[in-house]
Amino acid sequence: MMLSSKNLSRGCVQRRSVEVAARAGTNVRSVRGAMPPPSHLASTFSNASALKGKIALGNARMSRMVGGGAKAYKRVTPRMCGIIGIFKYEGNANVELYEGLLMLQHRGQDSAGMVTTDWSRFKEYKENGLVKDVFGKQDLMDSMKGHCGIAHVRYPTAGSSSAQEAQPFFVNSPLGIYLIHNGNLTNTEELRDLLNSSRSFFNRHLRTESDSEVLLNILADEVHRAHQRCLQTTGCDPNKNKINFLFEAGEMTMRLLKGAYSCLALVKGVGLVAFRDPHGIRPLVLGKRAGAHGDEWCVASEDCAFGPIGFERVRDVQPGEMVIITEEGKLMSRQCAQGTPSPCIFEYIYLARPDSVLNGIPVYNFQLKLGTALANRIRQKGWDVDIVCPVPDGSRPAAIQIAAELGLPYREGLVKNRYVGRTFIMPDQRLREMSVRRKLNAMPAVFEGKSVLLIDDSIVRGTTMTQIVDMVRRAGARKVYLASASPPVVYPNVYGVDMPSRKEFVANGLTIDQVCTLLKADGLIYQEVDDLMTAGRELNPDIKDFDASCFTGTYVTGDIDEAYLQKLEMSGRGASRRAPQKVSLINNDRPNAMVGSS
Ligand SMILES: O=P(O)(O)OC[C@H]1O[C@H](OP(=O)(O)OP(=O)(O)O)[C@H](O)[C@@H]1O
Ligand SMILES: NC(=O)CC[C@H](N)C(=O)O
Ligand SMILES: [Mg+2]
Repeated sequence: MMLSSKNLSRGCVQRRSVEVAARAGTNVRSVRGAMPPPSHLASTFSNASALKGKIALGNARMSRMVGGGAKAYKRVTPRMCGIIGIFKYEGNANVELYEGLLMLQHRGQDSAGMVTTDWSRFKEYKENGLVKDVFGKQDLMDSMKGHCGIAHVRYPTAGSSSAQEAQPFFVNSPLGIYLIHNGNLTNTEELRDLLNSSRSFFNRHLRTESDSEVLLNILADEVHRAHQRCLQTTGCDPNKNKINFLFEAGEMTMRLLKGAYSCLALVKGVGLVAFRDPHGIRPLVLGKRAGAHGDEWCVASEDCAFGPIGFERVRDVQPGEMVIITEEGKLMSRQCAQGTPSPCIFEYIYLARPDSVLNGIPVYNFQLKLGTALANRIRQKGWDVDIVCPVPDGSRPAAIQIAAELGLPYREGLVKNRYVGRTFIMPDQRLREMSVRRKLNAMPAVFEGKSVLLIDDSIVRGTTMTQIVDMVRRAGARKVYLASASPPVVYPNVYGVDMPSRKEFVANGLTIDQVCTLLKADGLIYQEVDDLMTAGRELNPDIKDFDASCFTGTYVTGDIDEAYLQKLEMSGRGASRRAPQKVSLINNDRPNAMVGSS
């Protein structure tokens, strides 16, 4: 079938306007001024030899990604962390935390951790591995007693992936605080210095490289300072002011921290504490259910966690807000910093589950809108497409919509092995090379003789697409066109998605035409940034701005410049923290369990 277009533009060449990538805003700083825009934003390459050189460079990059060299990289798709906390009045929270955490497994697969309490004793366990491998043991679960608790799945963005840096983190004083964190701080080193300075009288001793441990210690330091202020105030009884200490500490902490943080904490003498950075970059949702003794509460990264454990969505924790559910079950809240919502748009494209509603925006509806916007642009291409096929799982909603908009058959030609997780960290080269192929299989019955439009939600390092184009051609496809429901990823994510280096991105420094050639496709089209923003704003007009920094280079916290990005890239963070380790589905050993109680 030939797609009609007045303005026919065939093949791989697509030009993106510089304006599309630029974003307005007085309180944001773009790194654009500090470095040249990616070359695909320029109109064309000036000569053929430049193009040849870049493509050669691109091929070298690709061979590293798929494990083609001695110094092969692991295939790692973007991930982050998931958090959940439960308050109930009786029984143990352990099983519900486990079930809820399973619903957040897509957000992090390096480690899982949990702490439960009856507010007199706390029981903690954390270990590398998937939730079912870490907590799927009766004796361990039986020992996790207490009617309240918090739990975490991690994909590291700071420090290493060792079990020591798995979450929760704990400080004994003041009060006794267990904390879990989703996001990434962008001023960790400054905060570390602050903690080591004379400002912090007790000179807090940090044991890891984790930004989350720094965050916890800043919060604890501020609780301590609030306590001291109380002692110096006539009539202030510390024992009656613990909740207030937390709110005050929340205000002070939010002044000090930069970056993204959605956090949950269990604080002895206070309760279950939830707070979110003033931009609300990472999600955090509050849920409720009726219990025999009153309302019971759940706070989680995504509300998809609520369904299986009987909670219903109440609202998002607001950017800059701290919510406390006291040990007695009373919900209290304070706006600790002025909120200027700019949630991460990548949550809606890829990270979050489609059955979640984040910041009032149903993820599924957002992805349908991406499909509609992309279909309008695909139509302009005039490609001769027979079938639309998603790259499972992430791209299904967009692909369904694209097929419907273009009036083309929607076909599932790539069969996914349901026993292979979303992402593997491969322990050796041979397994790395197999990763995409053992996960997805192309069916000749679908592709034989067909001109195929493959849809993916994103093309990051290009590992998935390179292999899939090859598979689909081997399965008999006549032509393979590609559409990405998101724009080219060309800038690092510094807010908790594991995309630290520009060098890893297939689109970095290449025109879209060149990326198309590199992926060996007959055509390639990306979503436009404007369409992305429009989709979000239409679904929640109260949100004027989204963090789309990995597409635009504009970072909503205003503290990221070229020097920061270069330091990040030169730190070798991505490579060093992925030291070979056990993969739970391959090897169920538990080399690094961290267990504790207090
Ligand atoms: O260009 P790349 O570096 O390969 O990364 C992009 C791919 O990674 C993700 O899929 P993933 O398999 O992680 O998850 P999914 O099954 O949920 O789509 C994403 O949906 C893309 O398919
Ligand atoms: N992806 C995340 O949210 C990670 C949280 C924290 N920065 C860590 O590395 O543990
Ligand atoms: Mg995918």
